[in-house]
Amino acid sequence: MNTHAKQANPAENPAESQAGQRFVYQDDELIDKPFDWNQLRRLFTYMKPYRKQMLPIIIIMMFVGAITKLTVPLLIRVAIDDAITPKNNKLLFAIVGIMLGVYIIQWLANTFRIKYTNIVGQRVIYDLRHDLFSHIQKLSFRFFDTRPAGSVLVRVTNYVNSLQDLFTNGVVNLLIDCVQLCGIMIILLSFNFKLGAAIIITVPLMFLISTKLRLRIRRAWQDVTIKQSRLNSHLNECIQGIRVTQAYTQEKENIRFFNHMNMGNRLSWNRASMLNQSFGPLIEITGAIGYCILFWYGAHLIQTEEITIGLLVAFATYIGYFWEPITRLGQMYSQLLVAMASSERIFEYLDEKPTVAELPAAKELPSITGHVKFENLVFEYEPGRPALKGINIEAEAGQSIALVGHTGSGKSTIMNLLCRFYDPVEGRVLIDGTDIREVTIQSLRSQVGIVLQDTFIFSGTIRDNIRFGRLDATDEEVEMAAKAVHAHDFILGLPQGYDTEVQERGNVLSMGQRQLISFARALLADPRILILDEATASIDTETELKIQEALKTLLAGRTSFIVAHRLSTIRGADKIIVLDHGRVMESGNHEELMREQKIYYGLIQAQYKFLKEVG
Ligand SMILES: Nc1ncnc2c1ncn2[C@@H]1O[C@H](COP(=O)(O)OP(=O)(O)OP(=O)(O)O)[C@@H](O)[C@H]1O
Repeated sequence: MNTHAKQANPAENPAESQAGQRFVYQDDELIDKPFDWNQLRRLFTYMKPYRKQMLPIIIIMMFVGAITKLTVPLLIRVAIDDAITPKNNKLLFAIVGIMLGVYIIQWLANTFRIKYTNIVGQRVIYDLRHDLFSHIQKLSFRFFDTRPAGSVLVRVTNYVNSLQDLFTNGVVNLLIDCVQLCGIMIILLSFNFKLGAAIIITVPLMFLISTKLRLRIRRAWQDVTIKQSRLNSHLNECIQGIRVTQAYTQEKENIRFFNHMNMGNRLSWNRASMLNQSFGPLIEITGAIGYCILFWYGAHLIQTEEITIGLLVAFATYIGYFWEPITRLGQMYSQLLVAMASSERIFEYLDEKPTVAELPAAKELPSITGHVKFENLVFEYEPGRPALKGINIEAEAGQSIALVGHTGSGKSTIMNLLCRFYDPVEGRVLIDGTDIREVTIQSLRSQVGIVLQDTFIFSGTIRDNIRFGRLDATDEEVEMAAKAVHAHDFILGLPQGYDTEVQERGNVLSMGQRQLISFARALLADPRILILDEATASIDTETELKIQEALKTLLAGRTSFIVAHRLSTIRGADKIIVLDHGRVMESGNHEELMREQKIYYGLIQAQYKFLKEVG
């Protein structure tokens, strides 16, 4: 397999170089390999569950439809040669009656076939989308670090949708066309071998054309999927960052870049569909050659009385049928290429393994007391750039540990390792003496609560958002949690209280309110270990005092890790860990560190000076 990552390279296109100065997207890999039968086989395994119930009906209906269609020219031949020419009206009447019956059967067969293929197709699409979404839910942080959200969105929506045609019409049409094609060839050759062979000789011409165009069409469709993915990434980023965009009045710049991407998308579609369309006319020309052969050679055979006029007309009708499936096979081939390009991208994500994987022998972490030990932790997000360089921290059960240090010193990273969002490169994290890699992720995370810097509010009611901490919590428990963190009053002040609907990211709530909600959520989960990652950063002083009080209750009896920039909030911590460039520089309580007059002392002094200056 020859794969290479392709980036939006501004140098390739001057317009892009101007518009693309701000945005650079890592494109999907351009997968460049011959038609992958294994992949097609894998795609079709999604039809397996329906193999016994609906597929037999579809196949029977398909055969009935194809056979009835092939019967009509036979009837035409009999009508011309045995009824019209000898003026046998009785026979003609009977043939017309039979033809009518054949058409009705054909219509019924097609109706049922379409109905069931639609059902199977929709179910396959549902199953595939379900698998992809469930799989993505389980992937580790490292996966999301390197993929724009848009590239995930486009897979679950557009790429899965683009398989719809293949599963609803494509596969069955392919079978029908193959049956029809073989049937016609057999009929033509058995009616008159010489004339049949002379016409069928044009078939290799069609396959020659298709092979020539095949690779170009495939590349063109891959390019379309890449452009769509890029467009989605940009769209997603623009919507997420709309506030910053408007604050810096960068709308025009965004529109310019979007237009440019939109244009790229349009052009790649145009190119791909033009290549597609070139298939049709080429096949029509080959079809015309077939007719020329038929009438030229056919007329000769009629003169030598080798064939009848009825047979010539039947041949002409069959040729009409003959080119129809070939044209459709050409279209089907492009459809298959689109499906291949999309499924490559889908399977690429389905094959991603979570980097934080559970051991097959992982056991349940029993109810913990909350003793935590970080032992010689080394970690890097990217190879060669260590974010942690040998961390040793120990927290007794029930202790509160504060992590301080300059931005980028590794505070959040340590917490990420405690939750096992990532695994360390070296060293281990022990909870109650057990390496957290030996236990199930669910049993670990259910006992470690976290309030992240970026508090995420889901669309739903306030009550649902708090209940996210523990889905089986009663309404009373939800309200008790909210009361404990002083969120109850502001919630009651909202139009529908706890039943107020908030949109994704909680846009109707202030930053402080969002944090209070996430506090209540964490409290409801009632974890033995609680991580507060700069959770108090955007709460005003009055609320902060309330929170401090609530936190005392919240933290009582739990091991807690507090990552905070505002040093005033962590004075009472049992242990303060000072980090710098991924190393522990100091450790002790507030008084001890102040006496040492080193980094922590310096940080306190700096903050004090700053507060005095701004105050
Ligand atoms: N997802 C990531 N991918 C790559 N590097 C990362 C990622 N997250 C953090 N880093 C890097 O790891 C280092 C430690 O980051 P970390 O977020 O732990 O710092 P922090 O002390 O919590 O900073 P802050 O106080 O600003 O939140 C930084 O150099 C940062 O650039």
